[in-house]
Amino acid sequence: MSKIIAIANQKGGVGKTTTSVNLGAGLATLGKRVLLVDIDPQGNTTSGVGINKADVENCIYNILIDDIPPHDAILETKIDGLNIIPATIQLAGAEIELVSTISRELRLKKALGIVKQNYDYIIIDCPPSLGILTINSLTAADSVIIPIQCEYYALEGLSQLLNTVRLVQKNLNPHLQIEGVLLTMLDARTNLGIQVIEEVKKYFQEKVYRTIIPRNIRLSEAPSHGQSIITYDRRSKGAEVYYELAKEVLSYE
Ligand SMILES: Nc1ncnc2c1ncn2[C@@H]1O[C@H](COP(=O)(O)OP(=O)(O)OP(=O)(O)O)[C@@H](O)[C@H]1O
Ligand SMILES: [Mg+2]
Repeated sequence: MSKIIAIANQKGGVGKTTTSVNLGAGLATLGKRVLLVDIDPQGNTTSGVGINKADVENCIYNILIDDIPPHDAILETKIDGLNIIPATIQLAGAEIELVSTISRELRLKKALGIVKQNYDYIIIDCPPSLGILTINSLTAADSVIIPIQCEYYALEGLSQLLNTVRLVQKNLNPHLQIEGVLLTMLDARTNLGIQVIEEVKKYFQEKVYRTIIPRNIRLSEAPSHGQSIITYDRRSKGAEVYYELAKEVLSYE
């Protein structure tokens, strides 16, 4: 079985990249073949797995715009079984360049179709917008994971995201599903976090993952070392919860 999961929320800084890198690393450590796809011009997933963007020859931009074979952009990471299609700042131009391209919403789907069979999971880290790059991701994906930060205003903007999911289902990808809703950056010392959990559960019910990601300093340190939490500090709470999440995702296979 092979599954493509987009990690999406147009709200910035909610844990999309942290979840892409560490869920990907968790699944790979559990023996799955995983491809990360960085489709955010910020390229945080790319640097987060230790790739120097200055050394990248081909990135997701060249796949979307120049139609290069996806194999030519795939790189290995330090984790066995974890590959990546990187993003560089070059991708910032893609939103505008794609506007005049034929079947512009289908570019990523077409490319990932070529490599899908080589992987158990393909995880796409979306940018914080609902533009053409996120639309490409939702069109290519079997399902979407929505990370929600346990903070005030957590639910703000969600109806816009869900509306986009519905539009993609209607027009581009009828089989797109919501894989799950992930609560992130919980500060268990505050009542606010607990309130957000309750509110999100009321809204999404059984779609909310049992695993809740707490705030954990090691999770925020790992990217600056170009590492997933699993290689950076295997014994940390952050590593423990992302392993839990990987197992939970596998349990719904
Ligand atoms: N559970 C956590 N505990 C502590 N820090 C975290 C946690 N999750 C994420 N962070 C930190 O919060 C910041 C935002 O997280 P991240 O980059 O994963 O969000 P994002 O949704 O990908 O952001 P963007 O929308 O800019 O792409 C980062 O500095 C990250 O290291
Ligand atoms: Mg990000």
